[in-house]
Amino acid sequence: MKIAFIINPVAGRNRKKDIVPIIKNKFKNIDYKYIITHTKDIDDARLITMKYLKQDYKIIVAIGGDGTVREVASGIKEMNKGILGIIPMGTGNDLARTLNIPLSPDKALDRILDHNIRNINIAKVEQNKFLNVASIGIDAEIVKNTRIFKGLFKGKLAYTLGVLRTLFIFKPKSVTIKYDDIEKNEKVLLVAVANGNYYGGGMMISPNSKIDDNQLDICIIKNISKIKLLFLFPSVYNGKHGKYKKYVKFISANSLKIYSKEKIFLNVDGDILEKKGLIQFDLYNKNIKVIV
Ligand SMILES: Nc1ncnc2c1ncn2[C@@H]1O[C@H](COP(=O)(O)OP(=O)(O)OP(=O)(O)O)[C@@H](O)[C@H]1O
Repeated sequence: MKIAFIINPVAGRNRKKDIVPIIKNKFKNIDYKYIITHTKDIDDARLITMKYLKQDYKIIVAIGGDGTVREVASGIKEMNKGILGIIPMGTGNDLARTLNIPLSPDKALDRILDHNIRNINIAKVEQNKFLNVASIGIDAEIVKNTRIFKGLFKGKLAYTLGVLRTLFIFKPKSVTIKYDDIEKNEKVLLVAVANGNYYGGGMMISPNSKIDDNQLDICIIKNISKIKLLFLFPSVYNGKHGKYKKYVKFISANSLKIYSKEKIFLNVDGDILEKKGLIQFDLYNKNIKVIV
């Protein structure tokens, strides 16, 4: 068995120093061929993945956050072979949470060696694939506004300022939502289209999602006052926001279309795109094998 470990040295909060000795120690008495590489830039993990798959490495382990996992997964999809492994060392690690992969690197490495494989869905919005969640509305704007402050302040402060700025300037979105034979005009706070359960570093936006059920799970939160939002927002962390039945609706569908006359921000697993008009969400026609 040949395993490649790809470490993103800039992911998370500086824990990666410790992982190389952990890997070396674990493999002392195991007869696997393995290689450890560090990424040097954005998208490097995808290119390295493809290089090792060409050299017949079978398992490619992403060591980093959801961005690193997504790049390794893209390489695997492009080559149409290989198994994804995850050692969560990012900031959010939302896919690892959905898959119940331990957040401790040592325990996550044991899972890789246990080799228990799950076939999971890949979702897409337009041409962009995602494993966790794509969304429009206040959450996408928080991601966008947090980026503005990230250059100036560290982690939590940048996020807090991003939330405050968003609360101050956010306007509800008037959109048309279409799924199955249903078409609705709604004024929404957000629409989250989920493949996994979590986004934003542990917010359980879609508690009912199953990542291998060939369905998208959609959470629609209607426009509510900012005071009510202050009560609802904390409940998303433990997936209890469904109790606010008047404002929160969950749907399962194979695909979903959102139409917006105005320009809106679209969050795709933490990347922000600007969109206007029709946005289509689907499942990608192939799954990916992941060690869980
Ligand atoms: N050597 C590098 N230098 C700069 N950026 C890199 C490097 N290697 C990878 N990246 C980029 O770092 C970004 C962040 O990585 P990642 O998402 O894994 O970590 P994170 O943001 O801390 O975690 P999460 O997404 O789980 O919150 C990715 O977009 C990736 O392309």
